[in-house]
Amino acid sequence: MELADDDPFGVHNLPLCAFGAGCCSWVGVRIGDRILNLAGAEHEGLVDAGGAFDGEHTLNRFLARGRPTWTRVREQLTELFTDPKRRGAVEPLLFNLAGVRLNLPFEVADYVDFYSFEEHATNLGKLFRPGAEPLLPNWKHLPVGYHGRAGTVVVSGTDIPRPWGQRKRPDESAPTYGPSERLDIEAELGFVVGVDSEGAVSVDDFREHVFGAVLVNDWSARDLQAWEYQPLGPFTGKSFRTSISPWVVPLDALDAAEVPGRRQDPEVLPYLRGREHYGYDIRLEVFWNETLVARPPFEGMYWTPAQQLAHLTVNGAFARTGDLYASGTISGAVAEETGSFIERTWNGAQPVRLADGSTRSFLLDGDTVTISATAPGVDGAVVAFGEVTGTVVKQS
Ligand SMILES: O=C(O)/C=C/C(=O)CC(=O)CC(=O)O
Ligand SMILES: [Ca+2]
Ligand SMILES: [Mg+2]
Repeated sequence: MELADDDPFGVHNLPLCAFGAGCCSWVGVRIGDRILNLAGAEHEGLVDAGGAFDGEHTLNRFLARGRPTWTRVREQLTELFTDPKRRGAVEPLLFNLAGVRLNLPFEVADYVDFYSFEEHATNLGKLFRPGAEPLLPNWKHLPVGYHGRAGTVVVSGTDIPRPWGQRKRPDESAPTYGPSERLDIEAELGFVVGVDSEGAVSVDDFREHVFGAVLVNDWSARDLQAWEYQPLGPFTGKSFRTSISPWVVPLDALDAAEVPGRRQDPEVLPYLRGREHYGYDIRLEVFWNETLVARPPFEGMYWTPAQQLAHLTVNGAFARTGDLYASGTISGAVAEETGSFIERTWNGAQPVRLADGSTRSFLLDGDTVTISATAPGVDGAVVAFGEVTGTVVKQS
């Protein structure tokens, strides 16, 4: 197994996935450009997950096992991939990435989407509610969010049919029905719950419940959204599809990426406080038909993932294995750091120029959007998240 020292999918990363070849599918772990079949590895006695991989097509059973199992398996894999004497045992269980299908890595239980980047919330406030105070009075007291549609979360590479629905153009007095004319993206990170809870999860218990993170593209039809969203929030404008990356990067791979959380003023209520307050230095890149159009910085997140989980369960709601909660659109202070095209082009007023010379405000049929991300790993290594990609197709 050849692996360059600076491979962003080296032993410091070890993202998990679900994959298939021919009629079969398994769960696996990525190492370099290959995937180790985890059920096979457990059969051969190379790892011990207590049978959580056996016959499984998604990661859910393993995710439910919790931190002691996650840690043990990670240690066993690290040993396995670094010991040259065990190469002979590992090789037969490896698949080349190029020869497999990457499936949805886990069965999504509930899907929640937050709104936790101050720059994004301020920008959208200005664009959706011109003349009003962009940040509503609750925004700095709780992580605002909504429940999305778990059943339409799809894996990277899945085509995105342009949604149809009701929209009312500014110059029209009544709504019309038709294809969205303002199809957009939202570049986000999603956190994956492994261990369920009977009710409230404290900020300090975040790592006992959350296994890792995926990249998310929360496709958004701005015209449908603008007409339907008040007073109950996003609905058909966002529920048609949400794409996630095939790799679940363990929180354990992100230790070196931890950074102090943003200062929160006013002070938050006690249930949103923990012993520590940290975020992650993760840098995203957004490509529109292969042109790099933005680099959203995750570091600027106002509400941390631990606070988001505490808030989403504070009322006694259970957390369940497979719950996915997304960070909210990641946007920094300048246009080149925004994670949506409505911000990047300021509602179409400042179109972006792509490498082929064409310009864009919103997505056209045939356009492909790819979001990738990296984070610092231990000893100068880089942790890659891979990518989440999707192509907009005309709805037939
Ligand atoms: O402010 C609004 O009315 C709309 C906000 C969004 O569309 C953003 C959203 O879905 C949450 C996020 O990704 O930050
Ligand atoms: Ca969103
Ligand atoms: Mg969406």
